Amino acid sequence: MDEPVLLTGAGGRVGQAILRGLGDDYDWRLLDREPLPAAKVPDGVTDADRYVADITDERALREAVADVGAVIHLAGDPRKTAPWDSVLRNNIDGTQVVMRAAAEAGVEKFAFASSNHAVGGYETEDRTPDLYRPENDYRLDGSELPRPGNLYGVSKAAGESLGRFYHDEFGMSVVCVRIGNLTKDHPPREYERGQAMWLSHRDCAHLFDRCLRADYGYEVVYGISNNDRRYYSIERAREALGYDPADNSADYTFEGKPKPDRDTETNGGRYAADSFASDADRPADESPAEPNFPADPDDA
Ligand SMILES: NC(=O)C1=CN([C@@H]2O[C@H](COP(=O)(O)OP(=O)(O)OC[C@H]3O[C@@H](n4cnc5c(N)ncnc54)[C@H](O)[C@@H]3O)[C@@H](O)[C@H]2O)C=CC1
Ligand SMILES: O=C1O[C@H](COP(=O)(O)O)[C@@H](O)[C@H](O)[C@H]1O
Repeated sequence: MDEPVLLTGAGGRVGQAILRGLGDDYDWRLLDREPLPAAKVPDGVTDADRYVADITDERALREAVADVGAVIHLAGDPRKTAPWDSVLRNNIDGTQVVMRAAAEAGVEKFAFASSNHAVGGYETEDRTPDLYRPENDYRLDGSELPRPGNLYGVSKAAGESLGRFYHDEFGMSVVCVRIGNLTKDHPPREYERGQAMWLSHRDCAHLFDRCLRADYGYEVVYGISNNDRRYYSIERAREALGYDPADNSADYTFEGKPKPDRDTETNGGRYAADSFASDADRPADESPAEPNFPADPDDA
């Protein structure tokens, strides 16, 4: 991808995992409604490439998408408990503004951060907790209808439909990534659901790198590492994108400690970068462990 890549929600957990893995590989444009501290910005990204704007601001988005080759759209309210007014504004209206601006500008590829919560309703009482264990063979593969388990999941299903519409109407390549549970350095501790859908930082960077490099039409894939506990199939991500995850939550104990024999070398060592080239003279890493979204649910 020679043209710039716009990353919305750049200051958040997923955005930072992507930038720490791919910071040197693309000509980035970074958009967030919060100004980005230097520690969150890869070398070479100038002030002119940084946009402080709300994704519902149509004019700002038209400016940000001009001449870009691809968009990775992460900005939104990530809380499964988010109130309707917040997901309506940030996740549905905001996503529509970003997708429309990209499609009308002729952007080639669009990667949308959907969620496991778009299909959380399939985790029925009779299926759980066995569903989250290696011996269970129940699978979701991305071809199933959305079945949200909360209003946040509804907003993600709406984003997937918006992507289908903008693909069909404008020919923009769209991939909806139903991200599982991103955590740094180890899977979610003592949490079976989290370990079934863990996405490591390096697999996250690798997956979105594939979204930028592969050719596709409209896809829905699961964004998880190659976890023994998984009940999401990653075959479509492998076939359509060339995704080849390195990590597996089974390489860690339930408490999150690495097992002695786990494979630490993967992807030829790529994406393992956990810092920007010049981190040595930067403020401490501010990659947030918690959502980078206002804690006050009334602050939509
Ligand atoms: N972290 C995870 O495990 C998962 C994340 N996701 C999705 O991935 C995306 C990123 O999630 P995280 O990085 O974890 O969230 P985060 O809360 O850490 O980061 C979101 C970023 O978007 C920005 N933002 C929020 N609303 C905005 C708006 N209206 N205009 C401009 N910027 C706005 C925030 O300032 C923040 O920097 C979200 O769409 C979330 O729903 C989906 C599944 C799992
Ligand atoms: O969409 C998301 O899902 C993950 C995992 O969900 P959880 O209910 O098992 O925590 C969540 O951690 C993340 O914040 C959210 O954006």
